[in-house]
Amino acid sequence: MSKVSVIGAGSWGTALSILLAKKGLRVSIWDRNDGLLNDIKKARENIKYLPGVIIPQNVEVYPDIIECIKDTDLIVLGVPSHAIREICKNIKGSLNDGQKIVSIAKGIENDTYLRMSQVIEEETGINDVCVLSGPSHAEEVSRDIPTTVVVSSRKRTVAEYVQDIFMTPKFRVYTNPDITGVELGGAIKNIIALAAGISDGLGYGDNTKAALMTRGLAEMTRLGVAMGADTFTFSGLSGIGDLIVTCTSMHSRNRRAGILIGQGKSVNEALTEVKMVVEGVKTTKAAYELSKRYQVEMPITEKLYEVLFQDKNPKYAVTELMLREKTIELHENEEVVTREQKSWEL
Ligand SMILES: NC(=O)C1=CN([C@@H]2O[C@H](COP(=O)(O)OP(=O)(O)OC[C@H]3O[C@@H](n4cnc5c(N)ncnc54)[C@H](O)[C@@H]3O)[C@@H](O)[C@H]2O)C=CC1
Ligand SMILES: O=C(CO)COP(=O)(O)O
Repeated sequence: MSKVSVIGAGSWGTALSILLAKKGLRVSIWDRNDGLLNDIKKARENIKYLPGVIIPQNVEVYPDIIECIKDTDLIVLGVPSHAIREICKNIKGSLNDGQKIVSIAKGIENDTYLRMSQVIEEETGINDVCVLSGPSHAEEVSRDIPTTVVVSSRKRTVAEYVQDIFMTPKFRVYTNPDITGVELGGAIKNIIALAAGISDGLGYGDNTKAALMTRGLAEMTRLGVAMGADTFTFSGLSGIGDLIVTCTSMHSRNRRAGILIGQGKSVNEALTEVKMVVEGVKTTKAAYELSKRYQVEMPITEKLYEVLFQDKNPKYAVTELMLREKTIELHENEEVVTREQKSWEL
């Protein structure tokens, strides 16, 4: 039976520890916050991040990260994306031969623009890192609500190994070889979720949100394809699937932060109030800069960047989006444009 270590006892790391422990796997968990570990050990509950959910006895807490990963088959990296590199630096000298790593963080490293699997590979030298992504709020997974996700790795055997480890009757895991698309979908949907939250906070309606989600998906796909991803991945669980859940769920930290900003709070006030990690803020900066580098049109991302980093009034940002130059719907796809030109009745 595999032994798994989970690095980061936030909401997602804890929820997946519970899932694996319920399957009968031995799970070791580490966090930099000793208070969290004490609560898990003594109260069998993560009171800060996942209150009300019992944590099985076979989740063992380790205040020492090296002891936590020792003799485990799989390491799950569940810290926010800005912390992944530092964690890898700490553990790289203590990895066992054949030990696998799966990243569950959804972000793009600011400054380097690397995806999380690339950061992990760069730091540890492991070349078959796996990622797990998809519509999966910790609050629901930890309560056995049916959920589907996707795992990806450069190596099919590794993706299938991780698929088997996580699969349960309530947690269905698919594989997808397009690691670039899986990671970019998971990261960029947080930008659109922030925008959808702002729209809700401004008091706009379902029409506005549907527009943001649809045009947001076009932006995700455009940047993803420019960076080497497969278009079809964005119609899958780690693309539109995660976009739907994050833009509509009250569990979403990104959407909740957006609602507060739309209601008039500053970005810092919103982040403080949400308390948990809101990855979309840093990802907006990275994606905005990437859109310039790849010369990809990302108007929603651009307006959100101005709201978050240049103090633009969110209402003006929406007006500016609505007043953009008129165009045809699928203008980015040359094949579709040619087909459409031929199908108009003259
Ligand atoms: N919460 C969810 O439902 C889901 C979250 N994710 C992703 O999982 C990642 C973690 O998110 P959550 O668990 O929600 O975060 P969280 O805010 O619930 O917890 C973050 C955890 O990371 C630790 N941490 C923060 N900064 C750190 C640092 N510099 N070094 C070491 N540890 C640090 C904190 O002590 C805390 O335990 C994010 O990338 C998020 O997008 C993905 C899918 C679902
Ligand atoms: O990625 C997630 C669900 O799939 C979590 O999204 P939030 O960080 O917005 O809560």
